[in-house]
Amino acid sequence: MLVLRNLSKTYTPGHPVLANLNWEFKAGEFVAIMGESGVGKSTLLNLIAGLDQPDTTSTPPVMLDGVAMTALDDDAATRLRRQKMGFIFQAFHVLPHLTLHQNVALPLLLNGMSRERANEMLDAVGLRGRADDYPHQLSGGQLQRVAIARALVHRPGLVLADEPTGNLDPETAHSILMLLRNEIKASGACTIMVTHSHAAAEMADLTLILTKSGLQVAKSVNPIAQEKQ
Ligand SMILES: Nc1ncnc2c1ncn2[C@@H]1O[C@H](COP(=O)(O)OP(=O)(O)OP(=O)(O)O)[C@@H](O)[C@H]1O
Repeated sequence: MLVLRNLSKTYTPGHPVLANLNWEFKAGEFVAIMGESGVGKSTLLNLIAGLDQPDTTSTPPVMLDGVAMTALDDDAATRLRRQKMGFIFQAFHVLPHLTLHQNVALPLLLNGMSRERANEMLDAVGLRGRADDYPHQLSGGQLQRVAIARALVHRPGLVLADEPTGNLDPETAHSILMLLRNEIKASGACTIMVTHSHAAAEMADLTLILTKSGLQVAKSVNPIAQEKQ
């Protein structure tokens, strides 16, 4: 569903951050990406999302469901992102002036879809009855639940998560990751999660390590993920 071919990104000429990355992500797969600080994990997610432009290559470096992301103009890229992607990123944080229902319904509104599923998703993430509350009334873990509900509400084929449990205590982090895993498995979305946490990566089907030489498999199947299937 998502194919990377010779994906490169250079900010400073002669010093590429990413050089010739190749990978094929499959529908329904939950993949964790780990790697040293500064190796380019967030850059990779931004390139996949079309929020940043890769270096020019002869073949399309990012293909999503057969569409070359780099061939799209800004409007088309925005539309594709809205329809096909869900984000659990700091940059797309829960909006403080909207209620929880309005936050979760936002992708539905932007895609011209019925807002009914927003309540369903709030129920699914354990926030039934909190629809009219505002983000400041929630704990960090509850806010991440809202972010997960919003990322999945419009049934995107691809979910991108950057450190989704970065500032949560281990117990809350575990329950959030279980929830994320259950929800993406129910929806069949391919999920790519960047994390420094081994405990978080163990919830994924597959862990990839990003190094200067590219993406490599850390473990073919993570034991926790296998147990939960
Ligand atoms: N907009 C930019 N302009 C110039 N350099 C950048 C830009 N964005 C990122 N970089 C550089 O690219 C490299 C990779 O950054 P990136 O944030 O992708 O790493 P990371 O693996 O996600 O790091 P961390 O684990 O610390 O979050 C770093 O050297 C960073 O300074």
